[in-house]
Amino acid sequence: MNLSSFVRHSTLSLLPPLHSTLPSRIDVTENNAAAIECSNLNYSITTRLHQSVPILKDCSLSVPSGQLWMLLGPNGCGKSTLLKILAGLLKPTNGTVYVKRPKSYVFQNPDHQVVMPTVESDVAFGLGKLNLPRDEVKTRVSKALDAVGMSKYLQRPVQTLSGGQKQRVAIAGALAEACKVLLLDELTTFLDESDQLGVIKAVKSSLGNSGEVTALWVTHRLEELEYADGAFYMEHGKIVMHGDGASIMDFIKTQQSSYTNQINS
Ligand SMILES: Nc1ncnc2c1ncn2[C@@H]1O[C@H](COP(=O)(O)OP(=O)(O)OP(=O)(O)O)[C@@H](O)[C@H]1O
Repeated sequence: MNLSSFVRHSTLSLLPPLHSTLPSRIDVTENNAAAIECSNLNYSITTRLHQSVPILKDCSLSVPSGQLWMLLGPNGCGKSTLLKILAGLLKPTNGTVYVKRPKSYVFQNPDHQVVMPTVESDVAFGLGKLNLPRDEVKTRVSKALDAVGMSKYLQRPVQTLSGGQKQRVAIAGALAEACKVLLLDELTTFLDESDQLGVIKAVKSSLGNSGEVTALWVTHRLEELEYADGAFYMEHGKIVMHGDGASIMDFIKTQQSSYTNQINS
């Protein structure tokens, strides 16, 4: 199940559903080449003392349709905040955002979104609102599970799945709803190496070759860059670099060694 379905049935109901009811409150310019695009995005919070604290500063990014891009940066630099703005869960202070729809936000902790008793019922859950014929639901569930390599788990109780398998079921839920954009927030944080690899491969395979599905993946793990078509690196609320995975990896390693040298000097 993805967030758009879940929020209506959980303690997270303060959050708005993602697909259908997002207000068109932000300037939106359709750009066929990009599935995700934002420009000069700022986000500030106001403290109890009525001071404005900037969290995001002039962030601009563009992710081409059909690609997997990653968003990296140190703790607290603003990655999740940016992703939540793209998902429509937070409203930017100013700037423009375009994200192709339907879009889906998948949480870091799989237990927050895989909640139905079986894999089949969980993936099908979000389709309830679409009033589809039974056969269509079955076909969509089966295709989505196939895309994430979970077909043989159809009847499995969800509580018997590993963390990585639950993440793949959550992604399948989004795919079953024909999501065009997956916004994935540190999915592999709680996973061991094999589950981590399984989830990345599932995302890659769900993108397929059609160019229809696009993903933005927030991560701390440098080794995951190998699977990215491109990446953004953030610091202190700003996107300071973007490029292919290898150049972002080199950039981060250089940053890390310069911090280490500073500490040791
Ligand atoms: N509602 C809020 N009130 C106060 N500060 C906030 C709020 N939301 C975010 N922040 C602050 O904004 C900054 C960015 O937070 P965010 O969660 O986006 O960072 P992140 O890069 O995703 O961090 P991490 O890698 O640790 O998950 C942090 O300093 C955080 O404490």
